[in-house]
Amino acid sequence: MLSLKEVHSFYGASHVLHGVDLEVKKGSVVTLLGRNGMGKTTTIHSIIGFVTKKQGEIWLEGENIISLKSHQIAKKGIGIVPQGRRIFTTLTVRENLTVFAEQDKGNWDLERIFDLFPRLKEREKTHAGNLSGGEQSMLSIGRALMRNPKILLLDEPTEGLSPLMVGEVMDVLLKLKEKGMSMLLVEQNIATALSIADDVYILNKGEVVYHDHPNELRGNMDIAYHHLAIS
Ligand SMILES: Nc1ncnc2c1ncn2[C@@H]1O[C@H](COP(=O)(O)OP(=O)(O)OP(=O)(O)O)[C@@H](O)[C@H]1O
Repeated sequence: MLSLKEVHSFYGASHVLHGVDLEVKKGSVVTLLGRNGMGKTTTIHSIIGFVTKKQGEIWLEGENIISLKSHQIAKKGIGIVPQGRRIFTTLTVRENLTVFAEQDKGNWDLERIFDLFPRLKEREKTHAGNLSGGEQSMLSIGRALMRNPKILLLDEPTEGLSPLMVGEVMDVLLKLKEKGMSMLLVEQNIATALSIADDVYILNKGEVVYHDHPNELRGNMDIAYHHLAIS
């Protein structure tokens, strides 16, 4: 579905990604772990074209999209749930979901979104700025789905949420996985990442320093300790 080959990314003279290789197979969930500032968001932003100075190859369903502009990439079916949610706080839940929707393009519509997120249905007419953090995260995921993506890139959707809300958001992501959605999930929390991943990558200073099946990482937590500084 999506693969990065030897991707280097730069902010001006600052060389941030150093030859990242990463693959998301169709219908699989890949989690990208790493401490703050290691290049996770830069990886996502390189895929969607927000970072323009880059080298290497980024393949989406057989097409190298690395030279395309962000608006062209968006049309190729990559959905983004950005860090910090970036919902429109002055619009209602319904307006957030419908404002950029591409309902003619596929299966997702308001009814299906509200089936997946009954909380959003209950708060349909509420201004998004009045939602809880967990509800805002759900809204950000719902908004991305309304564009009927082939693959979802999620940048720390559970950041700052209570454990209860983390569980609710992860339940939704597991349901999406069951429906066959391909996902690249950036996470800081290793337990959350391992609960859904088919494949785990760890980034350190813009390089992939670990890639394996989550069970291997579970059985080798000193690697996690070394690269993620957890105890
Ligand atoms: N717009 C920018 N201009 C210059 N440097 C940047 C920019 N955005 C990020 N960086 C730098 O690039 C490096 C990687 O940052 P990035 O945001 O990708 O890390 P991250 O792993 O997503 O961290 P976090 O979890 O804190 O978001 C950091 O050193 C950061 O300071």
